[in-house]
Amino acid sequence: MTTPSVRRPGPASSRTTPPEGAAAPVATGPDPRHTTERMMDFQGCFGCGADAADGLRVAHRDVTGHEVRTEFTVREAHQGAPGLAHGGLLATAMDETLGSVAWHLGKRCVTGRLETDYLAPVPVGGVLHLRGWCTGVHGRKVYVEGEGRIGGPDGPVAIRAAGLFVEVPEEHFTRDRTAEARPAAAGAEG
Ligand SMILES: CCCCCCCCCCCCCCCC(=O)SCCNC(=O)CCNC(=O)[C@H](O)C(C)(C)COP(=O)(O)OP(=O)(O)OC[C@H]1O[C@@H](n2cnc3c(N)ncnc32)[C@H](O)[C@@H]1OP(=O)(O)O
Repeated sequence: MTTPSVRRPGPASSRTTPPEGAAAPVATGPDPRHTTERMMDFQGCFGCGADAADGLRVAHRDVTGHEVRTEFTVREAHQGAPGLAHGGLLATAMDETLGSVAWHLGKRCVTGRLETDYLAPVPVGGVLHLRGWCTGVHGRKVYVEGEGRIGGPDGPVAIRAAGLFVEVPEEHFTRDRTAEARPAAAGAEG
């Protein structure tokens, strides 16, 4: 008896598929006006920063048009099950890659939605080769898809993703949010 194959429609849902009338991406490169003094040379990013001790240190390798290529070397600190990468961290590496696509379109963006499909486990010590590309732009919304392959750019696909990135004003990164982060006062309704 043959087992019917599982239908995998891919990660892109209606919320990460460009709507009718979306524009084709135009790669202009990151806009230097979008970098604040605090963000300039910031190395604390969990995704790519050199100062984030157990961070992913996703290495940005290449940009061609609106396609970005990165690499993520899975270390012991990134384990979920013994010897295997944690799925949430693979999604983070993908977030880093897809987000970078949006920035290379000259847009100051944050992740609004990220969808992932996991197709194969990624071993500790393995290198995940990630690729992201833009599928369309609609108003403030940037639609991006990507995949991660094990061992090399032509290796087996381990993860696929689709994301929606939303353009934000500079204030998104500069606003003081410390008061919002404090626990609500005891007895306060909310
Ligand atoms: C020189 C420079 C060097 C640069 C060097 C380059 C490398 C640089 C690499 C960076 C790579 C970073 C990669 C990590 C990026 C993070 O990890 S960012 C951190 C995680 N994300 C966040 O914290 C975002 C938190 N969320 C928010 O702040 C707000 O919800 C948002 C996303 C800004 C949207 O809020 P808003 O501005 O009030 O806008 P809103 O009207 O709600 O939404 C705008 C549109 O988006 C849609 N939308 C929003 N959210 C969703 C959703 N979840 N699903 C579907 N639709 C949505 C809305 O429906 C709306 O659509 P339209 O009505 O326009 O058709």
